[in-house]
Amino acid sequence: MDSLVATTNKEAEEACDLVEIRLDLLENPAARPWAHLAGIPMLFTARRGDEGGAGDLTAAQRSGLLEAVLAEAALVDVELVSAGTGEMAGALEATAGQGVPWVASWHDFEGRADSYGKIPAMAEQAAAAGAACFKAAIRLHEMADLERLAGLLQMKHPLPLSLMGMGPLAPVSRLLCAQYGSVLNYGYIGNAPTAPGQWSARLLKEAVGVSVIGCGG
Ligand SMILES: O=C1C[C@@](O)(C(=O)O)C[C@@H](O)[C@@H]1O
Repeated sequence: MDSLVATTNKEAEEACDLVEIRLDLLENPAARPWAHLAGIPMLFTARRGDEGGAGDLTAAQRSGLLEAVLAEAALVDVELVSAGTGEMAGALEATAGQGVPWVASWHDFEGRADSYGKIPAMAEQAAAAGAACFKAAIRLHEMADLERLAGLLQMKHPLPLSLMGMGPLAPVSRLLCAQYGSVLNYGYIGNAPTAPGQWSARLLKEAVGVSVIGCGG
């Protein structure tokens, strides 16, 4: 929150193509503490508690937060699990009604060995639910996990994937995934990462900018 308020429009614009506003992390979203970033495309997220969100918000609270910002959203983020249970159906209908695309997301903070194998089916499920993109963040444990993650980007999927690692191998994974075609590569603005191992957005953009993009395809 402090980071968001302290980041100027110019700093954010230079560091990011799209700014994610984590509504679940804000003390008073109704005050629109992102208003000074007007002009930069916004992705709004109201994360579930069991996928790293703050405050254990109910589905009704998360839907309300997202519906309130649809008019200024370029994109919204809804967990694939929530889309699957139908608990966010109202928010997704409103999103479609406003023509705002959505990202289906999924997080594995433990880094379970079977997570990589589940991603193709989850991407299919996300596409069937109407998402524009499927995003997965997984905690990485060993070098082979980098290959598993980037390997997924070499497979055919029905929609674009945004993949990233978390933990000590996160920085290298995020650059590698960008190189292999991952869309939506996340960094933080200000001084507070929102996931373990995030680059600052400024550094990530600079690193991606000097990397060869489109490897393996
Ligand atoms: O889902 C994601 C990705 C993320 O968890 C990361 O690992 O950088 C950061 C979150 O804010 C975002 O919503």
